[in-house]
Amino acid sequence: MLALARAPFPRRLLAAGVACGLAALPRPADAAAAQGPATAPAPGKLKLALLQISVGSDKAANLEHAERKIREAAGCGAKLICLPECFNSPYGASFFPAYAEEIPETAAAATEAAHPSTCMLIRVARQLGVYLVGGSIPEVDRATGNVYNCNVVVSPDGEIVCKHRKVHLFDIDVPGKITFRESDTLTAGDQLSLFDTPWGRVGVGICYDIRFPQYAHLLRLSGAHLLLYPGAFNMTTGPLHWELLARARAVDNQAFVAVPSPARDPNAGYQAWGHSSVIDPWGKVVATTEHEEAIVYAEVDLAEVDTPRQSIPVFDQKRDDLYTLKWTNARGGS
Ligand SMILES: NC(=O)CCC(=O)C(=O)O
Repeated sequence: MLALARAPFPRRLLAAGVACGLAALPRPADAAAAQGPATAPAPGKLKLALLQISVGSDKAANLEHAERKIREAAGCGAKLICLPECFNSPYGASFFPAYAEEIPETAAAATEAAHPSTCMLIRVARQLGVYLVGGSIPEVDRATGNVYNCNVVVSPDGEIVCKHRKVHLFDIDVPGKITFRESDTLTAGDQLSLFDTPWGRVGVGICYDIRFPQYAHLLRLSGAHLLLYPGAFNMTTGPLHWELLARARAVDNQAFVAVPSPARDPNAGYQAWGHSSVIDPWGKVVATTEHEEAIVYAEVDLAEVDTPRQSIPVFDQKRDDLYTLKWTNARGGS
């Protein structure tokens, strides 16, 4: 039996095909198998904070600003504090390589010179005794030269408990509105990412990852109570899709969903939609904001996932035996 509360369960679960940013995405059969060993910690109450912060072009200033806001949120009692996507750099394909730094696998390997952003998270998480979700930063793997959009999570004892490299790169072309190609400079990750806290299991994606219900489904199958998607939607898709997708993932998976965004900067090349929000497992928005700098707080009881899961037991009722696309013709051939 695996003991998971506050433990860096990812490595222990590697053999079971469930990981915290360390294993390849399980195939569907593996995902079903993952339900067994993925015994999640009993869910409970926590105060969550989403830091909707302004991010500029000065990396050191971005880190200082993030640290100030983390301290403010911790001072208000938040225990799980989440930064947005790209909290240390502007969001743009050309910026990623320039701002990228390595992210070590363990806190013991972190150095201020090589890993300034991770070191800040480790130092502050330890001092304040909080979980810090480092939304995302551009990460370079020096061995391959690959650059990733990566979220690192640090526990209150300063350990790295999750590293999520964005799995679905944001490559879209909406003529006359927005063209964006993360794949010009980024490499996609290939891992399903979760971490455990004393209040329940948290599944992690980054921004565009929220558009893929299959990924969220695997997080739920792996025992997630809360799905966290640091993101930076834009002014074209944000108004229609940001809240809709967050609520959809909450209802699909009967899980809490939290979506921290950067604040909007009217002078930036890429303008973030903002509207950081927390959604409950019924799909209700329980905390939100507009587009300016703000801290969104939510007191949530992750045990509340139990009611919709028992009342509307879609995960017991789904017909995995039918959900395979087969070519058929109208006359009944196969
Ligand atoms: N940073 C992102 O992945 C942006 C995703 C987005 O805006 C979308 O519409 O999807």
